[in-house]
Amino acid sequence: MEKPAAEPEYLSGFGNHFSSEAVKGALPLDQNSPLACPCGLYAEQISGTSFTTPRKFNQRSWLYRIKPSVTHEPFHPRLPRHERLVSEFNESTSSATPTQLRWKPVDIPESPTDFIDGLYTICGAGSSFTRHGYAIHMYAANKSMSGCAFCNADGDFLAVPQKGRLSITTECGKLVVSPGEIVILPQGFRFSIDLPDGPSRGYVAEIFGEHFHLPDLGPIGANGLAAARDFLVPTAWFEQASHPGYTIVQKFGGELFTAKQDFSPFNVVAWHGNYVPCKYDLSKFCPFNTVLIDHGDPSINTVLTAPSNKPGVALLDFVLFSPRWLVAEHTFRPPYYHRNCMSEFMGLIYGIYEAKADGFLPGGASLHSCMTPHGPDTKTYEASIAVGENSEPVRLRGTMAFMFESNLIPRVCPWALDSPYLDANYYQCWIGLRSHFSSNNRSENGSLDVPGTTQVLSEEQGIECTHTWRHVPVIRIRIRDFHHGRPPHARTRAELVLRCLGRAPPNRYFLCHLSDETLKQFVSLDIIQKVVRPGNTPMMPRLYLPLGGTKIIT
Ligand SMILES: O=C(O)Cc1cc(O)ccc1O
Ligand SMILES: [Fe+2]
Repeated sequence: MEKPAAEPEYLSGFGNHFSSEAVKGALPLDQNSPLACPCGLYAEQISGTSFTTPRKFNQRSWLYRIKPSVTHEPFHPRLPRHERLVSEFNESTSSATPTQLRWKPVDIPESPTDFIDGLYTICGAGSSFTRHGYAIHMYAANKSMSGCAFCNADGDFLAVPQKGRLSITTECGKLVVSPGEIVILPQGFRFSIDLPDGPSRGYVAEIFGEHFHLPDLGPIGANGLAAARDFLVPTAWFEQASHPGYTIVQKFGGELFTAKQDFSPFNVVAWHGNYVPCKYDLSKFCPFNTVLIDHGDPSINTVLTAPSNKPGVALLDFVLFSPRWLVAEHTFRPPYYHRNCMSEFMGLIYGIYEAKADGFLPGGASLHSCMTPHGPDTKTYEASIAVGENSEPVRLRGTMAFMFESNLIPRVCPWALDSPYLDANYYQCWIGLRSHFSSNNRSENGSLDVPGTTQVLSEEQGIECTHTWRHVPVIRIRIRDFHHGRPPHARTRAELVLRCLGRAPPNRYFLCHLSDETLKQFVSLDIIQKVVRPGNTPMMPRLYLPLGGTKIIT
């Protein structure tokens, strides 16, 4: 059941000092803590950094509320225990594995499950107690939180809804966050999440002891990537009615505690400061990329970064793979094969990710830890090579993938490793990658490009299927150069052995000019991948032949 969630009003900016009042005059103007605050409110500070953090990084807000947040009964462990939240990653909570991991999207639970109960940790590193590290969680829920607010004492949440909107009431006001948007819920803020669309699913990165910043732009200049003004911050909103039995659920060291109070924690009538929740619409991201050759490192797509204490090394980057033009020439356009000293957790909000033709589904996830090799699957590799040198600019549409990338090596929670959604065959997506090596491949671009004076000739019209190699037909083609109908030039005779993958996209192309008759032979053998009759070569059609594993026998 889809309920409209009215868009609240927002303030705009990232890292600003904001002010908001739901009642005119409720915000003290000349000082933070007057003896008597306007409207009889209590002043309360929430610090997001130590008091002495340098001004440039210091974050705090002042909340003016009907009753201070301390007005509650003692905390007790929440029962039954939440079994799947972790904030300290060690041998007793999680394990280390270099294996490439991928998960299918989880089903939405059938039993009533709110955001708190639907949240579960996948992996992480470090500890919320030592204020260094992170946790990556996912959630699947179907029910709004009711009569309770969540407060995370451990770290900041960056939530990425993939299915269903989150209608979030915070102490600073309301945010409605749709799939395709992200939300930051800083450490210590109380919030309650309604699910106006019912079934909801998404990802959460939690960082300990740090906050997200906009990345420096370096040589990009003053504009580009995520713009500060596209971040939206709530405006003050409060509820006054008494609320007996209201529960604060506090995550503290990965454990949940509850405390009762008789009023809503959303009783902040006015506030000001730079420590605030905010949301960001990922479609506003202004991507930069290569415009000539090669594939840029994904750091160019950093939306937000949480630094470590080493310059240029992130505790956790939030990196986006959004719709854009791919224009690089003479370039393998998908992500390169790589091993990274950083660790990469990926999620897909919608569409298809450019490195995975199959198996990486919206709502699913993958984890490639420190130095674990990964890259495009076989299908993606073959399809990219099949496009060949003359690839036109391509518009990537309808896709939104992201990466949480960290310097700290994640340990994985047992339920994530034992999950029925774990894709046990993930490694298979690379197993089909075959050798294209040829020591005789003399052309500088790795393909043999024979100009228009070559024709396929042989006793058997040039083609002979001699045997198979690993279930792939090996086709023998005799090629002789000829010059405008004159007899073949004896010295340049060559015989190629081509390995063809049936209908699968070929990896390399041999370009030659053929008569229509020879062409028909190739078509009937089903090895033609692409035939082009360019307008400027009226004489003969061009035939692109797969040239994987070519051996030239002279
Ligand atoms: O592994 C991935 O798919 C993420 C990624 C994308 C890219 O374009 C380059 C490097 C990289 O790690
Ligand atoms: Fe990667």
